[in-house]
Amino acid sequence: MDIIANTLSSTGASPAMTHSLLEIPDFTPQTHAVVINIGTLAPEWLPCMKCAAGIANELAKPWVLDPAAVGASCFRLNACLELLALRPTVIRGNGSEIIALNTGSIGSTKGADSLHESSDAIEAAKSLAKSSGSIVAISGSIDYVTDGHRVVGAHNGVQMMQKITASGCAVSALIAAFIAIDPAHAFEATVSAFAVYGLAGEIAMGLAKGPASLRMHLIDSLHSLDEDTVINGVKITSFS
Ligand SMILES: Nc1ncnc2c1ncn2[C@@H]1O[C@H](COP(=O)(O)OP(=O)(O)OP(=O)(O)O)[C@@H](O)[C@H]1O
Ligand SMILES: Cc1ncsc1CCO
Ligand SMILES: [Mg+2]
Repeated sequence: MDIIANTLSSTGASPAMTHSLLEIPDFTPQTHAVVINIGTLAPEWLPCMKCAAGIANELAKPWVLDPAAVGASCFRLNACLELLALRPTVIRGNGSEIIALNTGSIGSTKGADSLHESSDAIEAAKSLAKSSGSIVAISGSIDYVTDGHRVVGAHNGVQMMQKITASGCAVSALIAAFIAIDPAHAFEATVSAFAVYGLAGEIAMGLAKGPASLRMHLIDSLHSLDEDTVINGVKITSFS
């Protein structure tokens, strides 16, 4: 929650973290986008998540699903399948998470970390995008985004970002913030969020001594990015 909220604030978005059923009906209409992240899922949280997704859908607000560690337990997998039925705008996971979600089976993961390269999950992502109707975004050395037909990659980022817990969760939230700015172009917003986040990571790596200082400099560099740096620094290619 810390890194997600600070990633959003430093970029100019306005985060609010909630998981009580008592307030989700009041909170959700105030948002421009919703992120549902199952990182620390407990049974009583699932109805809250479904409630938020349902209200987002009723109000035509975009929402992003982060299926954190979905391949690690049946409880997480079944929760994600219920959330998938509510049709997220974007699903963002690491390679193992996207593969688990697409096959509907657990086991092929290293807990919350990925056993797979992002490229291993491209076909699973395309299939998941077609079956779910969502845009599917895979993080990794190259971040891939697909709607089941197009595949676009963002090449920015540094390997040490994997060593910052919840850096993937943070980019899921950044994707939601970017879509909130331009909901009609959710695919492009998703690719842009990945590229901008990775670029901020590259700049931060120049100042960092390890994962803890990278985390700090990543938030600082997101805050100070300007248009020229972004336009000159993002590396985006189309794969199909
Ligand atoms: N090998 C790599 N090279 C460059 N960037 C990477 C690499 N691996 C991951 N990243 C970047 O690190 C960030 C987190 O991605 P990762 O795939 O580790 O997410 P995750 O496993 O869901 O993380 P978490 O669950 O801790 O939030 C993304 O922005 C991604 O682009
Ligand atoms: C460490 C950890 N545990 C559950 S999810 C997570 C990292 C964010 O996906
Ligand atoms: Mg994750």
